[in-house]
Amino acid sequence: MTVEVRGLGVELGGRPVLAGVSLDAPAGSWTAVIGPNGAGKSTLLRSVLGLLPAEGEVRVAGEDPRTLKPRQRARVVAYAPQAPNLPAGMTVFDYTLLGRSPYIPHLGRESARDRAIAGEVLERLDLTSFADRSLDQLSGGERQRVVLARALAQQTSVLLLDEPTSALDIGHQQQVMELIDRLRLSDGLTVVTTIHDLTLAGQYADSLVLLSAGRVAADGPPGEVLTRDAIEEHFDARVHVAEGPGGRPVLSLERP
Ligand SMILES: Nc1ncnc2c1ncn2[C@@H]1O[C@H](COP(=O)(O)OP(=O)(O)OP(=O)(O)O)[C@@H](O)[C@H]1O
Repeated sequence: MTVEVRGLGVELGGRPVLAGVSLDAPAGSWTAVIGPNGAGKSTLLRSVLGLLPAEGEVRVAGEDPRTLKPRQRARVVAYAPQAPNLPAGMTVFDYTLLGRSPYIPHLGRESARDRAIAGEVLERLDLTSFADRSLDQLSGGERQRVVLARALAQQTSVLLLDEPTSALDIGHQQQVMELIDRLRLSDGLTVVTTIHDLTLAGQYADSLVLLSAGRVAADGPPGEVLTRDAIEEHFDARVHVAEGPGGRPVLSLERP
């Protein structure tokens, strides 16, 4: 397994937020972590990275990221947080180039290759025309793609993405999901993403993990996890589940 989590438990503010969470993501797979607001999805990603204290076992590409120095960790796993603090005044290009910092020697400068990688990533995300724009002059969706650009510039074999499409229009949602999928297929990337759009999750992920109140309520292929009953029980929503392309589930809301 490239990402392996066993019995993960996290307490925040004296309250258990995750308990007994396990997850297995084989090399080259796409796992989507779904669940209602407050279920613990972001906490799961952050504790896998070691950004929060957690009990239990975590292995990412054979290493426990919690024991690695930030620079070492950034060569193993890239993380795109949901709402990062972006340094005001920095350009889109320079921010993307930060993704190359784990490869730049201390007191050294970025190489021509680092700049070329940053440029390529921006091009793939439709951001070339924004390269010289300051981060505080972007729309929410543009900002979200820039955060993904920085993560992709790290060129790690594992990507952890927190809600990568939440601020994107439908065209950019498709573009970002397709890009991640192409990278997964061409470079064997292992992707773990939280995502609210259940149909999108079902279209792209091999496997879903449904978190509810800090525990794994269900996991497995999209067709097994995205059932009408499970959505009603854990999201308190009435949906119709139809069979979509490739037999994958497509959900639509049913008005009561
Ligand atoms: N620093 C903190 N101290 C106390 N409780 C916290 C802290 N951070 C998060 N929580 C709580 O932990 C729970 C899980 O939060 P988390 O952000 O992981 O949920 P989520 O599933 O990602 O939610 P959403 O879908 O709304 O983004 C929530 O109930 C939240 O209020």
